[in-house]
Amino acid sequence: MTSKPDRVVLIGVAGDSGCGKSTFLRRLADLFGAEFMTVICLDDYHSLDRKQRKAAGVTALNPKANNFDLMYEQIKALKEGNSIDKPIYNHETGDIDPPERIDPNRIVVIEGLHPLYDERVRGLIDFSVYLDIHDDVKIAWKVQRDMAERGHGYEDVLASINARRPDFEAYVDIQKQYANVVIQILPTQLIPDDKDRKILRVRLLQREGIDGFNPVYLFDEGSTIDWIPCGRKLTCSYPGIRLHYGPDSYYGHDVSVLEVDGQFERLEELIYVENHLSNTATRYYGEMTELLLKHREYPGSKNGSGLFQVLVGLKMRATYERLTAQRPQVAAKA
Ligand SMILES: Nc1ncnc2c1ncn2[C@@H]1O[C@H](COP(=O)(O)OP(=O)(O)OP(=O)(O)O)[C@@H](O)[C@H]1O
Ligand SMILES: O=C(CO)[C@H](O)[C@H](O)COP(=O)(O)O
Repeated sequence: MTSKPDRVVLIGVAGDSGCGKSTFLRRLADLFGAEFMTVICLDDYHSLDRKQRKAAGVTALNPKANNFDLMYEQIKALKEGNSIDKPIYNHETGDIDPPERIDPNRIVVIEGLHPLYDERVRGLIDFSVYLDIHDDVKIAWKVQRDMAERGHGYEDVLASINARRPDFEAYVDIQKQYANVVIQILPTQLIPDDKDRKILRVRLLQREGIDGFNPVYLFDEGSTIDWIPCGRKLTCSYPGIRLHYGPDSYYGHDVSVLEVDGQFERLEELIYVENHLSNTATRYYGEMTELLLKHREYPGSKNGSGLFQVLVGLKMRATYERLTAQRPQVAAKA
């Protein structure tokens, strides 16, 4: 970061560990430019190290193991344009390491288990997303990653998810009611009793009535629409693709829901879907498809999760531009 920004825009990305936050952040860096975006992992505000948590019998998800006062003070300071000395939680050793200096940046992203838990921190956030992964999908992803990369067995992965569940439900899951948008990742409804979890049903819940945020819609704003786009312009293989759009209620709030069940065969053809979406906050025709094509190797690129991560990123960019009113400063890199 070279000079102090006039306005720090604060973005919250909430979700359990292994829910796709890193993938989402990589997509955001494309939109903002890595140098203009500083990511703070909220694990750094664990107040108890691994040994202390074990001794106290609490998990890292429990507020008792986190310093929300310090989190609030430091995030507020960054938002006001001041540097902070942020603690570091070391995942390799389980210790809390000496702090590091963090300077404010144009975009500060706070990501982790609790960005929306503390009312004071929540009040500082300009735009937030909660990544909500169905348990069956979470297990499938974690098994795939932890068995392949970390040498864990299936039973260990399952046991660790089960052990976290009570605190996850009490302290993490409850935050989704506060998010501007929620990306839900669910088992497909296109294959009866699917056990593979390779084909996913992904829903984007977009809160209505937020200043400056206009939900993305399909064909006709406010209508309820079911669309099977497979045919001449979109190649589909088994079990096909189904899109849905319509109004709903979520934790007592009005939301617009956009849903994709199934997998895209040829990413280039997404331009056909983009053509029928409105309020995408793209700068030019085809930008959404282009952003997806740029990283076709990212997990989820071929299903609704990649598509909705890109759409949420575009909405975050629009929020940045609205709040700073300096549109040309953040340019999507070609
Ligand atoms: N959209 C997706 N579709 C399929 N698999 C996915 C998707 N997103 C994430 N995954 C799987 O989940 C794993 C974890 O993703 P990622 O590293 O982005 O999550 P994370 O929330 O940052 O995790 P952690 O907090 O543990 O670092 C990936 O390696 C991949 O296997
Ligand atoms: O949920 C987590 C991160 O999102 C971790 O479980 C938490 O931060 C504790 O880390 P570790 O297991 O390395 O001690």
